[in-house]
Amino acid sequence: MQNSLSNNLWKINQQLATVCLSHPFVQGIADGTLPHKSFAYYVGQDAFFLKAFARAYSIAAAKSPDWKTFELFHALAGGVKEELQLHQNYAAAWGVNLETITPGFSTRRYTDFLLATAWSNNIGAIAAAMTPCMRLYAFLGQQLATPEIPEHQYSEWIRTYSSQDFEHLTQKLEKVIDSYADNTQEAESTYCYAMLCERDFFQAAWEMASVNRVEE
Ligand SMILES: Cc1ncc(CO)c(N)n1
Repeated sequence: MQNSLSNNLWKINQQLATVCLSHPFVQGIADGTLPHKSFAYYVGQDAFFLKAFARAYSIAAAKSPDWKTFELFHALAGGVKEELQLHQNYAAAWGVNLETITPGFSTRRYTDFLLATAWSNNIGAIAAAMTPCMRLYAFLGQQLATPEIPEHQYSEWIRTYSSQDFEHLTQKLEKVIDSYADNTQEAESTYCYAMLCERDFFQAAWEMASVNRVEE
């Protein structure tokens, strides 16, 4: 919806969305040239991230004032479980052991923020913290799938996030913002903080390709 709070929050963060789209990590996925080392690190970190993300959805489910919203968050957590299955497949293909992942700095900062928000806020604020993750990836997926999904080693990533399923889940979460979040400075800064975490998540994975970081 054009004038909705969720749409306004997204529009305010257009510049950050563009920064993510043109980030060398994302462009490397777009044209298939992203170094394996970088993608392998990302897959491991993302599996850790997604587990926290699913837990945050479940906390939101428990806090939901009505059953319909409970079911929605439960379904969203189910969507993350499917995404994690995809990561299991990637991990097997890319030689990453998901059982022994330790979170890097940017990963931990993002998951700590999400879980702290989930435990201490209402579902409107929780949705404001969690929507950038969905809307940004839907945006990136759809951009990278235009005019068509390229065929290379990262096609599956683009297919997942450009899918109608992912767009639908994103819109459902945005509706929670529109129904339950207050249009405040806090909602805006929460949304923006998550966008910054997203950018740094790509940056950390990108640096993996060139620098030997302590997390390695
Ligand atoms: C860090 C991050 N943000 C968003 C998504 C999309 O679910 C993801 N898999 N990982």
